Amino acid sequence: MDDPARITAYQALLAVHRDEAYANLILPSLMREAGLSSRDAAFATELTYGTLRHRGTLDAIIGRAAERDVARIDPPARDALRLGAYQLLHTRVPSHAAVASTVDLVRSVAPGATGFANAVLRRIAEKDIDAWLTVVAPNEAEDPVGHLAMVHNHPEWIVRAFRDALGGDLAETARALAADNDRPEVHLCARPGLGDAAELADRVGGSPGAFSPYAVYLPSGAPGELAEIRQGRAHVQDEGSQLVAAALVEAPLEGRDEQWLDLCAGPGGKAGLLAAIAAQRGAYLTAVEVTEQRANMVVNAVKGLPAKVLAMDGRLAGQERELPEAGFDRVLVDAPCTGLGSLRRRPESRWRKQPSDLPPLTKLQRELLTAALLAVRPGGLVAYVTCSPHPVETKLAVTEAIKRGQGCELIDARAAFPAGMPGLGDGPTVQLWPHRHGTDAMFLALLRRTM
Ligand SMILES: C[S@@+](CC[C@H](N)C(=O)[O-])C[C@H]1O[C@@H](n2cnc3c(N)ncnc32)[C@H](O)[C@@H]1O
Repeated sequence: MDDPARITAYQALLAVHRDEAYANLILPSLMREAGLSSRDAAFATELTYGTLRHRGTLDAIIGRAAERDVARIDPPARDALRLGAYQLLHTRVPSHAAVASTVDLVRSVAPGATGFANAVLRRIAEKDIDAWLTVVAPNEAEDPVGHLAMVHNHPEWIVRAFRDALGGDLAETARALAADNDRPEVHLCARPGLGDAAELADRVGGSPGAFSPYAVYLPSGAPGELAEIRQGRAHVQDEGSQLVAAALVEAPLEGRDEQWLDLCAGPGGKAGLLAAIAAQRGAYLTAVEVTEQRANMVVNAVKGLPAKVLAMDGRLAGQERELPEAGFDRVLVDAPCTGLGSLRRRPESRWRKQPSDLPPLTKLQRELLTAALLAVRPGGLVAYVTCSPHPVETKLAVTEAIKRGQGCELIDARAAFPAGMPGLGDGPTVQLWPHRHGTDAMFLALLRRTM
């Protein structure tokens, strides 16, 4: 089969579904191995990411057209069918080409299923996506969550989490889900002290971000190839991540402001930004990361800056000589979380995550926040951050800490964002959203230790 873009996309899908590979890691290496032209690489990327994002709906449509549950279709034929259905329903590839190329693919990877694939694809090609959605989506009035889940390609438990985070507003929930299906721009962070965002934007052909003073948007291209990144003048970081890290050090603080702590630092995006700001302000960053390999990445991210990295468990903060009780003025807890706020950047992840991921994470989040509140000095600030809007990981974690009587109070985090930034809600916590801000859905609570 002489169709390198489709074969590469198929191999990527198989690796994601069979080996639990990450598309953003496996696809570039498969494309390199196949020596794809830039045109074929763009097509393979569109096919892989699009098919992964739309998997829930594609599977429902394939199941209906095949008159059997997709779980009962052999994996090679199933992934080829997903690829074919995606082309038929979501791209401008002419139907006959989508069917013929997919049947060729099935012939080479699952020869026994060629006739079956041909019949299923022809049935799918009879309707467009809107017509199929009327067939497979539950009735909107009777089952609004099920309807949104099918129309916007998300598992129902994630739809419910977004709805709850948005105060039950289903119309806005629909916009939030739709934004997860758009291909996000790459965001760069200009390293403070080494030039500003406008200069960086000029050099890389991007545009300055809408909100973060460090952000640059890159519409396309491979950021790893940029000299600015290789030279440490910029790093790849979502604008929302920049904003919540900067909010910790923008918030007003009375008294000493020299010792900063990042309790969950790996791989080092926020630590790099904080340490660069620390260099300008005469402060010093201690960065903690439990995983040895990620701690090494943090070492790299803060090289040449006033910072040290400790490979240890952040839950020991406040109890260890190197992380003494009340030893820090500002503390970031960028807690391990479900990552529901960055689904747009990892197309396969929404189908891989499970509600059962939540309990161990929420336990760890609460333990890390407790440790942070011990390590910060009275009057000092803790920023509790997640890359998830799930209320159990966000507001509930914070209200529980306050209820536990840990001697802290919430301060209005909105004041620590750039003046005039819209869509920050009623406070005191802030939830960013892709559909409101073009950022990942980062959550920030700012807590002041009161005693
Ligand atoms: C959300 S990520 C942090 C991202 C990071 N702040 C950045 O901007 O690049 C959470 C990190 O916490 C680390 N982690 C998990 N449990 C931890 C613990 N008990 N103590 C310290 N770090 C922990 C994870 O390995 C992971 O690297």
